[in-house]
Amino acid sequence: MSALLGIVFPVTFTGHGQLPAKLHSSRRRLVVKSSNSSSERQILFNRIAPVYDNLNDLLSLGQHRIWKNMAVSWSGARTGDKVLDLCCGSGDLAFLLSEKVGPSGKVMGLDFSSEQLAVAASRQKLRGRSCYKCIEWIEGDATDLPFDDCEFDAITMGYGLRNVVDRRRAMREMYRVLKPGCRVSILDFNKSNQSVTTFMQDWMIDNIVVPVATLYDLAKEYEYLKYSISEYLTGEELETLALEAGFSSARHYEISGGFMGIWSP
Ligand SMILES: C/C(=C\Cc1cc(O)c2ccccc2c1O)CCC[C@H](C)CCC[C@H](C)CCCC(C)C
Ligand SMILES: C[S@@+](CC[C@H](N)C(=O)[O-])C[C@H]1O[C@@H](n2cnc3c(N)ncnc32)[C@H](O)[C@@H]1O
Repeated sequence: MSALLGIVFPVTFTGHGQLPAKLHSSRRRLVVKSSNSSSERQILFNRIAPVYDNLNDLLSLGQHRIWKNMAVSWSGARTGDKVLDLCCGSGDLAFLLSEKVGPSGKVMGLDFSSEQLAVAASRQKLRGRSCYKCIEWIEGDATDLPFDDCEFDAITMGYGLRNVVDRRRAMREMYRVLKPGCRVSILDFNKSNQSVTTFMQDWMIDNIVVPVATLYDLAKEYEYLKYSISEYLTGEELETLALEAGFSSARHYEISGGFMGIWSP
């Protein structure tokens, strides 16, 4: 139900999974016409690319860098490894991975947003350490990876899986390209079973995140954040998803008061 000017309208969503794109008000009901496709998400992340890093720093009070460090440490990436950062965006985890594997290693950062990859490449140019030169940026889809079977010693995915439309296929692709006995480390928002946590998450997005994003004319893009968390999977469901994709085990842990989750198939 959606309240509008104090009047409650039943809101009807059409189609599978919705990215609220347009509100067509009629006399009695608001009908949200939208289709939440991969291409719409590609457009969304292209649009937010110029301010993405700065808003993450501002809105998480810099905490997201701690969470990303945890995810990369958890991946088990070591000197000389060949590793993959899926849905790499502007490259935060890829840069951290390159510090782990060093100049003798190799980091592949894959994303389907050309604008996010452009930011990643420009950040790379500004960094002098030799380890950063081992990063290669690839424009591609997490559900159809351009890599061989058993190619990687570790895989990370920061705030990516929740945004992938076909998560099952993405999990199967991760399983295919990962070497046996190696690890995937996935960081994202936690879809909590605790109503108070969900309330706090929603309140912060509604009352802090979206108002700040509105200053950059990105309200809709950050409203999607709340929707995407509501449509995400709980830790238990993510563990099941990994087992169904072929992984032998998976454990999900809540961090930062249950706002975020790190898990490893
Ligand atoms: C790095 C973070 C989010 C990345 C991110 C993921 C998405 O799926 C998006 C989709 C659409 C627009 C933007 C994003 C996006 O930025 C996490 C930190 C940044 C968040 C925007 C801040 C969220 C605040 C939390 C609800 C509460 C933080 C508590 C903390 C202890 C201060
Ligand atoms: C919230 S950003 C995360 C970026 C980065 N990993 C980080 O932690 O800041 C999500 C990224 O996933 C990418 N993405 C979403 N679906 C994808 C897909 N099917 N294939 C490749 N990239 C995808 C988006 O383009 C976006 O850059």
